[in-house]
Amino acid sequence: MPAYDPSPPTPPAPPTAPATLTPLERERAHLAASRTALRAMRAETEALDLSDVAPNWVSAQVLRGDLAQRVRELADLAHAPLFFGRLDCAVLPRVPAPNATPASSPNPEPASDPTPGPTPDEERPALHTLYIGRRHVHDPEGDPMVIDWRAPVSQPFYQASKKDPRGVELRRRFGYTAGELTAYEDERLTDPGEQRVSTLLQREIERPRVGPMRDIVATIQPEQDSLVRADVDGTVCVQGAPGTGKTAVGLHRVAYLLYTHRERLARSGTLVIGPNSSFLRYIEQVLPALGELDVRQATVEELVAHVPVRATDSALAAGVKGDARMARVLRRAVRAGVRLPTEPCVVQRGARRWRVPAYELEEIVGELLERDQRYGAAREALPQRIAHSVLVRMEQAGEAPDDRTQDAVARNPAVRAVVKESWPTVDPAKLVLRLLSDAEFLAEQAEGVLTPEEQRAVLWSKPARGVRSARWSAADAVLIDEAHDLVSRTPSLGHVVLDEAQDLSPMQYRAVGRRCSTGSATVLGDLAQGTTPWATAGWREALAQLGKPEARVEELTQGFRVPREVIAYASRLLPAIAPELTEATSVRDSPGDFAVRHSAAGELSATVLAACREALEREGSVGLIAAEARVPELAGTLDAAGLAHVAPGVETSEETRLTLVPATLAKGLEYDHVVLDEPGAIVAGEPDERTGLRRLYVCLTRAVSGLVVCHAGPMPELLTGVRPADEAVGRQPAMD
Ligand SMILES: Nc1ncnc2c1ncn2[C@@H]1O[C@H](COP(=O)(O)OP(=O)(O)OP(=O)(O)O)[C@@H](O)[C@H]1O
Repeated sequence: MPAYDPSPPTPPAPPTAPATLTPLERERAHLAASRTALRAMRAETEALDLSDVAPNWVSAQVLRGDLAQRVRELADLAHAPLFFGRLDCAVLPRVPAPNATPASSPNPEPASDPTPGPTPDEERPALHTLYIGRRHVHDPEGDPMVIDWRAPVSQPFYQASKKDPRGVELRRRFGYTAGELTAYEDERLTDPGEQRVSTLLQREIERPRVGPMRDIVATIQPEQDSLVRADVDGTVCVQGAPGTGKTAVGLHRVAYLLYTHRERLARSGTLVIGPNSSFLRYIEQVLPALGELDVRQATVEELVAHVPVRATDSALAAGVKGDARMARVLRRAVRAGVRLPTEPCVVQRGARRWRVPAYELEEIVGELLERDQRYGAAREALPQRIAHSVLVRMEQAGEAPDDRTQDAVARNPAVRAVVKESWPTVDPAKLVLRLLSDAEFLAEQAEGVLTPEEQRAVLWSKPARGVRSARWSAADAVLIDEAHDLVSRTPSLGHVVLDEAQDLSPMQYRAVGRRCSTGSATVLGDLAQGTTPWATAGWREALAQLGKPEARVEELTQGFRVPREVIAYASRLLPAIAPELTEATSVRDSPGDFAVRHSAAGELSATVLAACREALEREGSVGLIAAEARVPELAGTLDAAGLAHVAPGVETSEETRLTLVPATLAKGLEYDHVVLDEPGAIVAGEPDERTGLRRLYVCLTRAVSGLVVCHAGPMPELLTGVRPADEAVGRQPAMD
């Protein structure tokens, strides 16, 4: 039995597989048959007649929408093979089912004939054969031909090992070339002697990267799988070095949760939060490739876009505005307009007048103030509470008022006047505008919370005239969001994935936290990559701000992106930027090409240009990363040399494989070959050295195959050291 069959593609076999076929041909036959079955499933869905099913026009429209969605989900994507793995099990793997009904049968009964796929040992036909793929496919009788990777029964594909085979005798991985099934590789879990590193897995990890991020569904690793399948009710925080698959894990987790808790999450919604729109464009195709078309993606700025952002804060002002203490200031400010009534409320009903004395009104308002209730909800409760007092008096006088009387009293002009006076409406944006413009008001609300210096830092030098004309900053928008939530509760989604979380301010964590207050979150980040002045120092505190103090924190340390030599070089910065973190290991076989090139002052751009040209001679994407201030000059150099380039977030093509990336946008992205321009300028582009070195760490860890660092100025001290800075330090300085 061949373990690896790299034979060239042959035309797909017919759906039924004669016994004379080779194992690879049989697998191709199963692929062809599965495709036919998928087409039939799609045709069946398209042919459904809804005219008699829906009771009215609206329901028919909804059903039609659902069906159109289902048809889209059943598309056979040319670039995504229908299945990528196979399990042969003596007994079907029993995995405790999560507490919801999956979208499709998780534990299929074995087909009466255990083929269509071949069994590895023909004399042992009793094995159950499961093909694992991106979606469930069944034959016309309803028997599964491909099992969704998210079904519990598929889990052993990711988790079974020789130590713990989980009933699996054989795991087979398939290799595809240009959409054709061209190879497979077997792992016998019951054979303790067999030791093999998966070539297909390695090939997938090493493959050149072009275009947007792809899914990793065929090669999810056991520690990643445990995170992907973690229970929906718990929040998970993943600390991971660059390239350890945090983003990949987060996206696959959404797909898994949607499959396992489809109804619940379809109702409540899911959201992926990323650092900027170019990052979101980079990852936007992963979930649709996994069949999930309805997951919203946004930046934190988009979530809190109550006002247009037109200004940038100083680091000091942004730091204070992002501090969790601002929540206390706002809470006070929202309630600052509440006045204890000093006059009685007299309600006229027919010939009678009912009087609620001032001390009783005061008690009601005082009680509402003490309650942990939204300001708006308390404002709605106030007239009802006053009406209740009136009703008690009516009953004492022998009347028999009902709920309708209470509602009518609550709407009485005298009651409304008390509410207006004692509990005025609050407009969140106007409130924040007043806080930032009116020194006296701010001083009252921030007394004992912010120092006078901090108050001065947040006050606008020129008070704004109105909400529309104010020059709001990103941090101001978060304050307005907090004020909104103090007035009326922000609706919670079912699950939120928060990527690059380390850069959020405490107030931003709170903004995200209220969007999953009754749901759960997956928090992904790397403390060493925090580049904001308020970057997260520790996960416990951040999770508390998010409202999930009980979340479990896990660490990923196996790097899938960055070659060994490159990650070792970048990790030299760790003692200065995050001494508590462990260095990542690289699972990549290839050591990577790595070089540091020194050039004379005035010749740096020419050196960079040469490095870009060399990189473009190779396969895959090329990223030229530089400090913001250097980008215009480099763009000019590339243009003058006729080297086509795009900005991050713009899709590359065969003709344009070069992206010119400002260092501030490099986070989360990756390129096959990275040319890094002047590290010293990248460090100097940030307000302080630690942030600068962290920014540099992010930039140094974007490379998949090769990194060339070009500099004319001095290198950061931690990166000099043993070897001369202008020496090629790669094992194979092939780009030099
Ligand atoms: N199990 C895996 N199999 C194959 N490739 C993987 C696997 N896990 C991660 N990768 C790949 O490694 C690269 C890095 O993954 P990802 O971007 O998710 O890492 P990250 O931890 O979010 O990195 P960063 O900290 O830089 O944002 C991606 O190309 C991803 O597809």
